[in-house]
Amino acid sequence: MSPSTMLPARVRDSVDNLHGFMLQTAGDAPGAPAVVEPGPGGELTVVTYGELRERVDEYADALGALGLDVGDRVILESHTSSTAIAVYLACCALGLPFIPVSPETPAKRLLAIIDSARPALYLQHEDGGRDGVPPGVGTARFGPAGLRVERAPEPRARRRREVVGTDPAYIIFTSGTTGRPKGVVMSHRASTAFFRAVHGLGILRPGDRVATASPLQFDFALFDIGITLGSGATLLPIPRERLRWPRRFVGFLRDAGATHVHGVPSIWRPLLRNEPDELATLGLRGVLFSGEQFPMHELRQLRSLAPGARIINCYGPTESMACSFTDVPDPIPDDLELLSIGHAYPGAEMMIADERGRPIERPGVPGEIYLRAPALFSGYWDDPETTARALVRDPLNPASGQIVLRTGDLAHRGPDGELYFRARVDSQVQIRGNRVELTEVERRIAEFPGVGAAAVTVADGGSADPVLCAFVVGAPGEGDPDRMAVRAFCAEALPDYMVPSEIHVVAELPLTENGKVDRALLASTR
Ligand SMILES: Nc1ncnc2c1ncn2[C@@H]1O[C@H](COS(=O)(=O)NC(=O)C[C@H](N)c2ccccc2)[C@@H](O)[C@H]1O
Repeated sequence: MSPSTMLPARVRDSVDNLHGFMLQTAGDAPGAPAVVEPGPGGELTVVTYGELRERVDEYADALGALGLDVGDRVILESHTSSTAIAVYLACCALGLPFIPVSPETPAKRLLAIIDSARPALYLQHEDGGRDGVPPGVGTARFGPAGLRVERAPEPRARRRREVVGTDPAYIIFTSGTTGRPKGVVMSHRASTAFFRAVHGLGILRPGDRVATASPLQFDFALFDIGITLGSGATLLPIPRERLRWPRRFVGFLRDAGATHVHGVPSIWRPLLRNEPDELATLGLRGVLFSGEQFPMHELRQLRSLAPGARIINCYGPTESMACSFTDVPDPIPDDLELLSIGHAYPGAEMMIADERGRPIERPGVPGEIYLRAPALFSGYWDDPETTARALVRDPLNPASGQIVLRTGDLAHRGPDGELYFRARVDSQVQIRGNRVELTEVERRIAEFPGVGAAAVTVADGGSADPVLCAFVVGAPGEGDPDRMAVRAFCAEALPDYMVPSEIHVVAELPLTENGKVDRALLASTR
């Protein structure tokens, strides 16, 4: 890095910064492959850790020359790539909070994020198609040739020279339920503390090749980047268009020599349905999933197609990046209905408490998950009220001033002391005065032979009780499930107020841009 952007040595060495954490392999083994991705002609190219560090330094010099201050936000519109990672790490080195957005982000939503975050700079790829970035925001394009500034950021006073560990490293804007985007602010110290703790679980090692399926604006992608580079392994960003074509998806995994695949459960549905035999020949060593429950029927199928692979159920909200990493049993017991989310990663602890914050120790009794950990988010961007509801005093020891995270998730403790995820607190509904967890109905339907996956929503029943609507997808190779049989199957095990009034057979479940089942869309398309 040139002197103009060199952080004072004492800062870089002493402070926990994601830049130093993710580039340590560039020092130990600069020739090791960091990223493998399609080149301009589509052929797979390798970017080594040494080359990545050079790219980071180039971008840091170019960004440093724009006169931005520590804390000024930079929005990057990109898919996951070595260039996007280089921009991300350059922002980290300069203390510029990094806000990833996807090229698929609708203009209206992007403008809402810009309006909230008031970024200094908007960066997109050389041939990105975004225009209409409001005045007052600098714009630039990046590519293998470096950074090209189109509109310089507004001049500003530079008040800070040091990047400190509690400074924001990134801000992930999630689609808050109110429609106003919610910015989850994560500091360098929280993020590096998280990765250092998770590193001890031995999920990855140098030589592993991790195919990552999440879009950059989802913190699952930032997790994959951090855990892969932090382990000296190699990241294989799956081209977005390949995710929709099972044969090309498997082809990419094979050509890139993937040993691990990380993604939400839904990335597997088309593969399990259309290319099970191809999948079985890949010899995957590891699968890590997160974001929502993996339908048991599909998980059993994946388990059988990846014998010996370590399958990890990773649970946690963006506000802590994750809470726990639990191995899926091999084999999966026939009578297993609920996956464990185990115990928190080393150096963190999950507890469950009732609505008044009183701890629940009795097995089987549901309560809200609280997380005690050094790796908690700093708060929601520009939203102290919502922050105060999530970052609360430790209910067991309020006098201490220790802040813990209320996850908004319900779980119960099993006889083995492990936690079992049940539902989002806000996904419970009252039906005829009874509390219903939609995920419990989904699990029952997903057990019906011939059902691949199910989603249950409530449609507004007007003045009457909300109406339970189920959407089911047939299992691979099976025809459409018989709706009346599904309903009868529910009635055998669930109280009548939990039996869906409507059952719709659909070819596939709609997904959000992060790949989760889009329940809001289902509820509106009744
Ligand atoms: N393994 C699960 N079983 C069941 N419900 C789940 C699970 N993982 C989340 N969830 C749900 O999804 C919510 C979090 O949603 S989120 O904020 O968009 N974040 C994510 O989904 C990804 C998460 N931050 C992450 C990123 C990278 C690595 C691991 C984990 C949780 O609060 C749970 O309700």
